[in-house]
Amino acid sequence: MTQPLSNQSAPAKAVVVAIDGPAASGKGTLSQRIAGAFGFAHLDTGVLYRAVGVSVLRAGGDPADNAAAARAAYELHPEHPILQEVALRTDEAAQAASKVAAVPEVRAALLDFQRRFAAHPPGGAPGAVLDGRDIGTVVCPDAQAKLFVTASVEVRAERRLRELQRRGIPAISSDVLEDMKSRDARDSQRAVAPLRPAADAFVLDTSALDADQVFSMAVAHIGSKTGLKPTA
Ligand SMILES: Nc1ncnc2c1ncn2[C@@H]1O[C@H](COP(=O)(O)OP(=O)(O)O)[C@@H](O)[C@H]1O
Ligand SMILES: Nc1ccn([C@@H]2O[C@H](COP(=O)(O)OP(=O)(O)O)[C@@H](O)[C@H]2O)c(=O)n1
Repeated sequence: MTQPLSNQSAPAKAVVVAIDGPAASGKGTLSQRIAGAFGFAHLDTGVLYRAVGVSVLRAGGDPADNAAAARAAYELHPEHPILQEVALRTDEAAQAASKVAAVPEVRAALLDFQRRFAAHPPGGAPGAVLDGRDIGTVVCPDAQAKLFVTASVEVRAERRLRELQRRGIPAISSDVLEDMKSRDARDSQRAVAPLRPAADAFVLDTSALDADQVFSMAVAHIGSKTGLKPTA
């Protein structure tokens, strides 16, 4: 009879929750609450694309220029101070983000960092929640639970407008709505990793749901997929 080499078991594989959806659908709000409730680490992947877009603008470049966008993506690293800047929240940053996000080299450059975060969540957390556009389809296709959070474009624009006003960032209602529509179109129609629900995602339309209702439904779905219950 063969003896086991060691009685130490391998470290448990991190649980991954993928949360995708269009702009201002409530991905970030939900992801933070899920991460807090299950003791998981959270990565807002949109921040990475926003940082690349803003870096290109600051260097005087055009976010739609593949070479400039790819250069900025390769220079981004997890400790880069730009990742903490409030300037990433503006409409201008969002527009630049969705332009660099269509560049295949940019997506490839950011992929490793996202996958490492999912496989080895910081702080030894037992799991990770990643939110973005392509988490369930491309970044973590094996995620144990996948949610696709959406809402009507008018509801999302209204939510984003109120958020910008709360943050003290000047914004005009019609501009915010236009930003949502143009990003929805660019994000859904690009050739690489377009915005769409994974075949096995739970699609949650939050147009008429408050954040608490969305959270409860997400917890129930994650529980049904992983057997886990919130710890906090
Ligand atoms: N279900 C909800 N009902 C109402 N407002 C919401 C809901 N979910 C999120 N919000 C608010 O909408 C805005 C955008 O949410 P956020 O989580 O940042 O979206 P995303 O990460 O998808 O861009 C925030 O101000 C947030 O507080
Ligand atoms: N995983 C991701 C995350 C963001 N993005 C891009 O980055 C832009 C900004 O993403 P975000 O999540 O910060 O945007 P909001 O939903 O917060 O408005 C999006 O419009 C996408 O073009 C992406 O392509 N893939």
